[in-house]
Amino acid sequence: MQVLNIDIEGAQTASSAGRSAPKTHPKTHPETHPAPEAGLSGCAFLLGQDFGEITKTYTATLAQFATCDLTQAIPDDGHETAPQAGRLFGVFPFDRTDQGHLYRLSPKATPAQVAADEAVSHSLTRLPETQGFGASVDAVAQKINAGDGGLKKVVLARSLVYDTDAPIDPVQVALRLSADRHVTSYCVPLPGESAAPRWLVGATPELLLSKQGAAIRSHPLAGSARRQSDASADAAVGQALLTSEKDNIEHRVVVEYIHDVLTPYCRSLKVPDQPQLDRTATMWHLGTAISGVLKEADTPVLALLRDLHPTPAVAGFPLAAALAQIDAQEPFARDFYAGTLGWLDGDNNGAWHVTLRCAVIAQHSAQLFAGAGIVGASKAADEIAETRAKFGAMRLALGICERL
Ligand SMILES: C=C(O[C@H]1C=CC=C(C(=O)O)[C@@H]1O)C(=O)O
Repeated sequence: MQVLNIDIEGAQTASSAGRSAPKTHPKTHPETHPAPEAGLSGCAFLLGQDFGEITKTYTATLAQFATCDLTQAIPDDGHETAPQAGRLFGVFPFDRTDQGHLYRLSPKATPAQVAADEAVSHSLTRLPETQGFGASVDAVAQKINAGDGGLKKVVLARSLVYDTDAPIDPVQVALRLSADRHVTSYCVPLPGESAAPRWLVGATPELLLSKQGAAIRSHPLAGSARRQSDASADAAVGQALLTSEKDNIEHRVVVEYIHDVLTPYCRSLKVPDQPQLDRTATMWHLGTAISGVLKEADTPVLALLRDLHPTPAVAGFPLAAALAQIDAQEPFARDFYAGTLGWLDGDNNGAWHVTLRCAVIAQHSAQLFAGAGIVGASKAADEIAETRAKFGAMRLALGICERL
């Protein structure tokens, strides 16, 4: 096993906020191209109930971390009672060949929540324009129907960039998002070239993988519908989702993929035949509660993540063909959107979520991301509406309320 020698304070060099800029995929190797210090020490970090200040940043790819001996990096504060004692927190991008970060935290009391301004003044850029996204959906659905390259599913995303008059407080946005008890909210500083960090802020409903001893769990989501304010209309929309053939196809692809990746690691693996209905405050989803027992309890959680990420809940199937479509159709870099974030400890345990329903916030701008799984039966108008609904929670937390 490789010894951890990638102790680089905030090493990401080539990342940008995405925007209309060329797609940038930093692929610098940490040992050959050490990057400048990005000064994340002292920055706030929030994941669910855990809040703290960053004291150290380690940077490498998921595959590199998965084969590193992380014992020197994991804080030896087992005597502490704070939930984050003895843990490293981390975030990895969508592209598994790009670098992610593991952070050590010093615990802090969570700040008080402040309400969003009701009408934040802003300008909006859509990437791509709504019609362009619809055209991509149609083009990909056609390829799937033609059986092109065995393509079964592609998750296509679009992005909204808001430039605001007033500065945005990323921690406050995350705290507002945490009012929904069905999601895990987060606020993660990202190293970059400028003095002020960019922040990845969001509230994810999807558990990629948790591991405690030999016990593992995954709760993939795929198949979505917007929640309704009227209770009976809301229940009807949920039931329609549960029986929708198109959404069940979209969902099954993800469940089968996770089953196939985890099976070689497991002594037993329970995968329900049918999905259940899961909810957030704004969305219904099809979800499947997968649980298993590992053959080897000391399998590092990062080794499992390295093999799982990205699942067809955010990429598609088969993976290489889906990634090629994403690259061809999306006019922005996903960077950390649709990646994974979570924590690990010295006993190889951890809990990692899919980085969804998020924005990259930099002072006066917020770039939001939302995607939808495309299968042969997908219709452009429905996928536009689904992604619009998925932007809802973040727009509300930012105080941006006009209809899209
Ligand atoms: C890709 C996203 O959602 C995924 C998770 C839940 C439901 C999904 C869907 O119905 O397409 C997506 O697979 C996103 O929110 O950006």
